[in-house]
Amino acid sequence: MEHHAVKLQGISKKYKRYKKSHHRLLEWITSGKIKMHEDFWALKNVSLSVDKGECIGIIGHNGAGKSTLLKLLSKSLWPTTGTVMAQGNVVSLLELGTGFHPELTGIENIYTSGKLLGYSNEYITSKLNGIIEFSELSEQFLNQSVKSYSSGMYVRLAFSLFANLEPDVYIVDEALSVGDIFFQQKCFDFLQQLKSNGTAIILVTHDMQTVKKYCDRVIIMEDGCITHEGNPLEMVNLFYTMGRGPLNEQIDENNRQMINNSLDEYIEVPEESKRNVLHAVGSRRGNGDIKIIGAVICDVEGNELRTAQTGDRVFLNIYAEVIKDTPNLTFAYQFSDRHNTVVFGQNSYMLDRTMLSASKSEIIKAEFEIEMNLFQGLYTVMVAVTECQTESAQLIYDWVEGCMTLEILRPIWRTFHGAAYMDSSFKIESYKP
Ligand SMILES: Nc1ncnc2c1ncn2[C@@H]1O[C@H](COP(=O)(O)OP(=O)(O)OP(=O)(O)O)[C@@H](O)[C@H]1O
Repeated sequence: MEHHAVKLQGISKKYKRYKKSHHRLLEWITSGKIKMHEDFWALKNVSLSVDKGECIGIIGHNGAGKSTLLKLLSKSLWPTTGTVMAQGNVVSLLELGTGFHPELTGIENIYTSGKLLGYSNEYITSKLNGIIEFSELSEQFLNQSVKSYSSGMYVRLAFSLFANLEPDVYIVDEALSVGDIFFQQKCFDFLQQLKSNGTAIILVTHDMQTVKKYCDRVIIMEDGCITHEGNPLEMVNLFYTMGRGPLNEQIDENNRQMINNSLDEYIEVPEESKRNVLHAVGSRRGNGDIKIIGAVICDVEGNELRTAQTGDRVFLNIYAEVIKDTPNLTFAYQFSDRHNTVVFGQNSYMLDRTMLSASKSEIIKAEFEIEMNLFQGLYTVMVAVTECQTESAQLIYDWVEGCMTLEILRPIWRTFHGAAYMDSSFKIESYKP
């Protein structure tokens, strides 16, 4: 347990499900002699550990068991079987709303909630200024009963309180998505700070950008079980492709395209594209059924580009060698910014809903034409060949991260703020009576 902040071992949780609400009463009156419920296992033998200073993301479709897992972690539910161990204070934004008393003021709630979490009056007083400052709530509101608060104000108070109490384990769920984006950003910055001080963070959200940006590790839950676990980018990509049913059911045979290998001309793989793949600085993975042998960004004449301007059209060419007959494949790319946040990603299936097939020893050239509507800055490029709608990591044929950089220069034709250029126009009208 030393370096683990949280450890769950063989956790299962059984709920009783009643078809009609009065069935519960009937069962109770007969002291359970008449069984009116069905057992439902919301969690099935789940084991998980979270290290100190680690941020773990939990993703899954509705009803997968995420909230149940969090409730067990925060001890607002008990497991049917298995053990939950946590080191130090565990606080949870899940309790948001249930923790506060509507008739009490913001300040009074800070004290009562803090005490419920096991902190002394003196400790809470020492943290009070920090809590108030972080919440940005005015004195007037802090002295009003919280029943007059909007949901955003509730979150402000709850987050500020919980964060300033310096918990050892911090559970954050969708509650944080309420309220304004600036406060959310401030909360996430604060979470980073907590994390670097050794707080373990467990984040449950449907927001995949948040997961990719803040989590060190991600687990996917399905039907009460942890089905996948791994690095955020991989898990999010995998999750996007899940829940669509088995691959075979989705394939529309009319949309299957055999990659045209009747070219007379030999496909020449440019030296610079080979060099980019060979010297890629990021990780590389895949089962090797298809091997990326070259990747290059170039202009319309085929000259390699290292810089471009916002709005330029560039060509991203990926060259691959088919090692084994492959019936379903897509080519993909992603641009990531300095923070390693994916700013844009696309694959050939998303573009034209066509399944590609390739046969052994083919050399393929896949070409994406891209309008580079990104803000100035340096971007890294990942290229990949995966099975269409990849269901698991093994179905990545080849995945090469950091094989190129593209610097977007300050646009001379138009200026803007933010990460991407969105075509917009402006109109103004006025009326003077
Ligand atoms: N008190 C309860 N009694 C009976 N079944 C319950 C109870 N609470 C949850 N469940 C069931 O357990 C399953 C898991 O629910 P849970 O709320 O943990 O899922 P979730 O992954 O958090 O979903 P969501 O993303 O929609 O919040 C669901 O099928 C849900 O209907």
